[in-house]
Amino acid sequence: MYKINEVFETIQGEASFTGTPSIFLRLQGCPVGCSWCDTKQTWDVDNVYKVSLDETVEKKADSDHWANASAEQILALFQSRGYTAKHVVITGGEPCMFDLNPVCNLLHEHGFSTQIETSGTFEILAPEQTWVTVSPKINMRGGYEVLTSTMKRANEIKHPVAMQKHVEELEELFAKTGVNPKLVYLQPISQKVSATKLAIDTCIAKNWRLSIQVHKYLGIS
Ligand SMILES: C[S@@+](CC[C@H](N)C(=O)[O-])C[C@H]1O[C@@H](n2cnc3c(N)ncnc32)[C@H](O)[C@@H]1O
Ligand SMILES: Nc1nc2[nH]cc(C(=O)O)c2c(=O)[nH]1
Ligand code: SF4
Ligand SMILES: [Mg+2]
Repeated sequence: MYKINEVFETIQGEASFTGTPSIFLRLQGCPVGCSWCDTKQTWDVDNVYKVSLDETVEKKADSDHWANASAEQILALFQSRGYTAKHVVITGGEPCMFDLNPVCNLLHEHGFSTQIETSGTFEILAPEQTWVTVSPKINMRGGYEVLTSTMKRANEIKHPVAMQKHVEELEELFAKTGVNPKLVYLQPISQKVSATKLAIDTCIAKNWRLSIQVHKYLGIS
């Protein structure tokens, strides 16, 4: 069973798949503790907030309500909602606290492509074809470490930045893990002007890429 915070169809607003119509599957639970996390409502799994799957799909605002669903129920939900997107982004919370093989395999069998958004602090249990976006979380409050195995598995790295220190920590992580990723995105934290300037200047200096959270500028989910 997966713990579902919300399901919605929108445009992927971050990194390589920006602009791609996507179904977002947001899973509940994350112990990593990033102070600037934009989805804090997914951190705790409280039984008081357990609801039916329909109630997690029909959310009008962020909430810590969640529902249990199997891979089959998730597929049936996508089909019954009449979604047209064929790309599924599994995010959270921290989705890699779950074994994502069953849901990804089932979705692949039904013609969907899959992508995972992860902090890199849990082993990734997902098929080869799944696109993995690792957003490595360094020195966060929860005390979790980025695993070398997740850095190696990543198809792209997407690093939120607001200070020069964040850039240095990323380069130290590359050196420590011996991973030299082909696709590195910097994502300004919370659309701040100074963070955006830092990201632009660093991307040009290092020939990395810029990921702005397009959905936030558009005011869509
Ligand atoms: C909310 S996280 C959920 C998935 C997973 N826990 C992770 O951190 O990758 C999804 C993406 O949003 C990024 N993110 C979270 N809060 C942000 C913020 N305030 N500004 C920019 N990016 C943010 C994360 O780094 C991650 O790339
Ligand atoms: N449009 C849109 N694109 C996104 N890309 C990553 C997201 C996330 O919360 O993981 C996200 C999100 O919440 N909305
Ligand atoms: S790892 Fe992801 S979901 Fe967890 S606190 Fe950090 S940004 Fe938020
Ligand atoms: Mg988001």
